[in-house]
Amino acid sequence: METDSDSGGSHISATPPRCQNPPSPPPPQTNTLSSSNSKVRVNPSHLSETKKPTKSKPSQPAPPTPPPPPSDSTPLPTLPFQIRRSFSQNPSISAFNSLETLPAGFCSRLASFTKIQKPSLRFENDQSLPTPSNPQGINGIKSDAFAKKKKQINLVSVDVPLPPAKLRKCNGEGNFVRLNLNNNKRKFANKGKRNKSFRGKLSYRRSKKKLNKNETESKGAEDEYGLIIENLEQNQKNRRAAGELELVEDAVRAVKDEASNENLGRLLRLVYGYDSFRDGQLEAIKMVLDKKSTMLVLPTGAGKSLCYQIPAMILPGLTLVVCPLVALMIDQLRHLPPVIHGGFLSSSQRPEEVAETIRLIQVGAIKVLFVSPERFLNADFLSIFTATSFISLVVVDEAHCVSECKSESINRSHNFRPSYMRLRASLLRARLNVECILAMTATATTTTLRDVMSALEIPLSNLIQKAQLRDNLQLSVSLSEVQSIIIYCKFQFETDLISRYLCDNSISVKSYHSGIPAKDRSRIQELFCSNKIRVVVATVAFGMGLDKRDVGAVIHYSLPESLEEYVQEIGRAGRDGRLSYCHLFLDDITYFRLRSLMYRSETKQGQYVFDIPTVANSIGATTIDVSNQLLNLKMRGEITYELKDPAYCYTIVEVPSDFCALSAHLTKWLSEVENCKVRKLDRMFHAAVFAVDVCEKMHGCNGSLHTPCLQKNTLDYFRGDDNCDVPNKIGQSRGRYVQINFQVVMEAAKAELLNFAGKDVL
Ligand SMILES: Nc1ncnc2c1ncn2[C@@H]1O[C@H](COP(=O)(O)OP(=O)(O)OP(=O)(O)O)[C@@H](O)[C@H]1O
Repeated sequence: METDSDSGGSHISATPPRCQNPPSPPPPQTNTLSSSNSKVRVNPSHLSETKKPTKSKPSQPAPPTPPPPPSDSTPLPTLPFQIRRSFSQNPSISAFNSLETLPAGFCSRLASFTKIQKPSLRFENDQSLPTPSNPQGINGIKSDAFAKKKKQINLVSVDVPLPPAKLRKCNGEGNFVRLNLNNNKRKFANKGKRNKSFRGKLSYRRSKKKLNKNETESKGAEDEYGLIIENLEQNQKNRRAAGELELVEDAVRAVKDEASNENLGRLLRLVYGYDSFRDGQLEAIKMVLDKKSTMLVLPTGAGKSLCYQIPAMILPGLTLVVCPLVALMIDQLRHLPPVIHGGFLSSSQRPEEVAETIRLIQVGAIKVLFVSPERFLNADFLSIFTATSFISLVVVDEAHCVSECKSESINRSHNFRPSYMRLRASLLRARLNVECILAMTATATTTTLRDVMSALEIPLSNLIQKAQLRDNLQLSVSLSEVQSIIIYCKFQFETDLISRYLCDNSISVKSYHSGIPAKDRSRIQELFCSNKIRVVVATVAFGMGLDKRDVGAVIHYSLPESLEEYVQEIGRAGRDGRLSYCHLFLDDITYFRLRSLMYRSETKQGQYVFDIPTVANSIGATTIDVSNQLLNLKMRGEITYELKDPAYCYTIVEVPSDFCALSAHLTKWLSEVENCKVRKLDRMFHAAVFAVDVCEKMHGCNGSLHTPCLQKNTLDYFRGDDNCDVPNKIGQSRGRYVQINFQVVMEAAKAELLNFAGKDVL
């Protein structure tokens, strides 16, 4: 629900709308069905703002005339609700972006590609690249770099075209350390200077200071002296960097010759500075280098990224990484080692940014490309890969989303992306000629794993699975009142409440939830990462992809909705390997509240969520008309809205003869989804209740410390058969209504409503 998806803040629905009665056949002009994913969230609050008297700004020029509805409003037939951008000024890229939606709060950001400045490893097979002998390259893309080529500092490859920009040495955050999505020039500028030639500049400044104090006749000499120091230091650094990169290039060559433990270990030390591989890493890397599709299940923070980064250095073509969130893509880009050039494609980029990224892919200047699963709906995206810019490896991050197992993917609502279900080995092979797929997840049940492996055609023997919980997390549960820092809450108002409380007690804290504008959220994350604030009080919206190594405690103020969510969230702690604390406050109230909310789900604090096709059907308009009207209102600043994931919206070309059966089938499916979510919540609750009430004497747990029993319960759950056997009744009753089956209550309530209101109302 509170996800920052590739569609620029498109929110993922928790529960698709339930159709209790078979709907009447749709009007012929709009014979469209949709799942919840075709929804729009509209926030009409701006409407009232725009109606305020204009006298407050009398001298301001009239606002620009709102553009007319896009004339190019013919959507792809499978996506009837999509709003397309107008690309008339740049027809060359319009096709590529035909699936781009306009997210709410869409803002232009600096291009990722502008920062691809460093040389990468030499990729000998990339004949498409321009070379000194063939400055045009196979693709005919001319590189100015070769025209005035001279030996560049840090330069490992002479085959990759480099923009004329000055090369900077990496400061440890990877190629994209300067990727500035918020146009925050100051931050990156300072960061770079401090980490690069800080000492040199300091000595220069010092000499300047002296200059002011002392006689002016020494000015020239001091000035020169400072500059000399700076140049010397810079030269030393450059020489060191060039030497290091040569070593890396050697190590890469050695692994290409023989992917032995020794050679891979050497590469690890050189590129990452780590002494040894962690459990599962070496095995996974070797499998991938052997071009064997692999399913990798390692705990959060165990180092899964490295398992595709190292192969990316070795394999000849591109490594395509499918990520569910833009934030995650950016985080992973930032953590790429400097020798690997990365890029990403997302709907939040400007058309020219997208076009430039594609150009860089085609000249082989990008080695690892991050994309959202929605990209695979776009035929133009699939067509950018050619014999020369080919894909060696597809990495599916958060691979549990690929599972068709509704319980798994839908329960983890922040990850649920119907588009993931398009990711099938058949598609990747047929359209992208992909030989090897690496699927990675931290949390997946046995059923889910089976599902994912079957969809991606990964043989069962190619499963690498380690314990899904790290043993440096101390798990505890108590019934204590809130006394200190609390991080994860279920509801937005709770985050505000608790952060106010902490703030009143002089703790540096910020709350974080999807109701906070995206820009402020990034800022809060930055402040947290740079230790400017100590506590973040957040909903599930926070933490995905967060790799702050020194998070020492994750505390759940509210019960997570599932063990998957619990494991993901506690996985933010202790990534530096130190003992860290994960405490859960168990309260029945949240549990019952969540449980009942799972049967209701569409309204959310001042925002309306609806299906475009449903609305269109009900007013007798086409989905395109409704979409265009929404766009118009948005352009006029009267509403803001967010489009949800566009997948799984379809047009009925032939009305099925048994329409009622179809409807009943869908209703059943949606009802299963609801039940599944409830079962997952029950399982989480059960684990916590067990810890509090039962385990103390049996499992060596002590007081509120319940690491052994929570670990056991969690691991049993993941190893079990997708928790389908979870009873609706909780064994350890802790609440007045815990024995009541909510579904029965719902049915009874509906029957009452029908009696009361008369059937014609519904
Ligand atoms: N062999 C290693 N030795 C020491 N640290 C490592 C090693 N491999 C990875 N790391 C570090 O562990 C941290 C977590 O790695 P990474 O982000 O790849 O984890 P992950 O498994 O992808 O986690 P998540 O599922 O939460 O995204 C990173 O800081 C990474 O640099």
